[in-house]
Amino acid sequence: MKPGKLAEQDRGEALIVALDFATPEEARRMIATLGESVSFYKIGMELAYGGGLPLARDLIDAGKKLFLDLKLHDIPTTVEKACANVARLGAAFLTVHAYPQTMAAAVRGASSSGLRILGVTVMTSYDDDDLTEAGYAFGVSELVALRARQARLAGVDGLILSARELEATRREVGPDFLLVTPGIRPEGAPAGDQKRTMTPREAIGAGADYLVVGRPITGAADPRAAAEAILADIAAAQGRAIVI
Ligand SMILES: O=c1ccn([C@@H]2O[C@H](COP(=O)(O)O)[C@@H](O)[C@H]2O)c(=O)[nH]1
Repeated sequence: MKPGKLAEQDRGEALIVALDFATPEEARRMIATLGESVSFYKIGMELAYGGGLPLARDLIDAGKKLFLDLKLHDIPTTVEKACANVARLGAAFLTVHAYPQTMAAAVRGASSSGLRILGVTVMTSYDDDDLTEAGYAFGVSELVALRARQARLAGVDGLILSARELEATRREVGPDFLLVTPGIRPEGAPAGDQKRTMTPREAIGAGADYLVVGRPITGAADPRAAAEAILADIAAAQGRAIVI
């Protein structure tokens, strides 16, 4: 059974920390450093291919929520079976690329499990010129809008998009769809390879359900303080007192 979008529950978990590390040992050190301040983690390709998938089970057993950012895209049968296997790991979220066949297959694979499928619309490292170079006839906002419509039809649970497309996308998909935004940069933080960025406060204000943050926390001199500052920004944008 998939949990509903419980605003009260989700608020305290709106920060998802990206564990982009080469080895599980480095990731475990970061989790220990962040301690109780962070309750939701993301394992992406770097850590998964570096032997980090067993960490998924450990995090879930420790009471943390887990997002597997594997960005699946393959023929429908393969995607469906891969999603069924991921569902057995107990992760909360899994990404697939937001192509209609892929999303529909993922929904079938995750059915009758609590795994929520998120479609990746347009990578936050892309701008309009990058899409033109890659052969697309659409700019970012048009392609995100198209994929949002297709995601609704396919029956996925939500989308990965940049915070800049949140307001238009929310109008398209309605209040219950999960909108999850990477490309988050606190004021003054280097953008790195991200091209479509927003601050935590702006992103929550624009309607994000979850913020994915990696380097601004994991690369900070004091990662726990960086995470707590972002949690405070989220709480301020949601108009509630912070409890850490
Ligand atoms: O469009 C996307 C989809 C996924 N990501 C992932 O989010 C984090 C962002 O990390 P930062 O260090 O905060 O830039 C990373 O794991 C990406 O793989 C994304 O950035 N954009």
